[in-house]
Amino acid sequence: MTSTAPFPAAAAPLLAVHDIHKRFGQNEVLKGVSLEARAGDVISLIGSSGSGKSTLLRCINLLEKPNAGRIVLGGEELKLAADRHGELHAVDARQLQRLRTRLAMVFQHFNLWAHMTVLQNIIEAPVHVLGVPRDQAVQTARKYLERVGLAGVEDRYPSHMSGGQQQRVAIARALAVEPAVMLFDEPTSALDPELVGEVLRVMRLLAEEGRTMVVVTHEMGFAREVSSHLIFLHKGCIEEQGVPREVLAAPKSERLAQFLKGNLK
Ligand SMILES: Nc1ncnc2c1ncn2[C@@H]1O[C@H](COP(=O)(O)OP(=O)(O)OP(=O)(O)O)[C@@H](O)[C@H]1O
Repeated sequence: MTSTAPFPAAAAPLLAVHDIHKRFGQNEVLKGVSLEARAGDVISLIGSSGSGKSTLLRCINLLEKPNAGRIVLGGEELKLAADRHGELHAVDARQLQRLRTRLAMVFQHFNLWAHMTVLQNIIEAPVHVLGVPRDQAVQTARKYLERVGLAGVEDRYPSHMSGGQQQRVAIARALAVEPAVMLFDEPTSALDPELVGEVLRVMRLLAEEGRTMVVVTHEMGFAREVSSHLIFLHKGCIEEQGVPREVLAAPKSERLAQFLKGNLK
């Protein structure tokens, strides 16, 4: 009997971002950037200051409104329409909210609510956005606090914790919405050097668990050792990309070579 099953296609991307353009006034910051993340991919975005890395990440979850482009998450395209300024905004508020909870973001400056305890910070979105029963949200919060090495801190306030601990709480908060893809915007840049390692260790653990992550980073060790794909942005364009060890060992682009030597402005 012959099988009618189609030849298995490569796994569809979990996140596909097509041809994103973004300008601030006359400053064209993104000039048509595309990326795809499949389940388990860890993509590191590197590049000089001002190359557009954070803006790209913020366009993916519409914290910044792109001027052009498409965003597809789990096969569902975000419905966008241009406003009178030529910026794309979400047409369907519920779809946008769904996208944002499936794309959890970890920020450089943690963005924890100072007036809430660690536990309240973590259960806020699951309870109030996703409608998860409080008991269940608390259980999930405890599970992820343990995962980031912070069991037992749930009643503390962020201001009483180190930057590394606060960032790990922020990661637990992102995990608590059970996102499809995690976006990290320079998660260690605001930390004292001695606190960077504890956050990178948690991120490595998440990568080993098979989580799908897009990470803006200046940590070249992380980019080389942990990520599965590296993208080098230069002045709003992808200048080079590929398997991190290969790209970093033998950059094809002279600009990437200069960047790696610390000479690219
Ligand atoms: N809200 C904004 N309004 C105006 N210009 C902005 C805004 N956000 C970013 N820019 C500009 O866009 C450019 C890209 O900024 P972006 O923060 O994306 O760069 P980056 O690659 O993440 O840099 P860094 O590594 O320093 O964080 C910069 O010239 C920046 O000044």
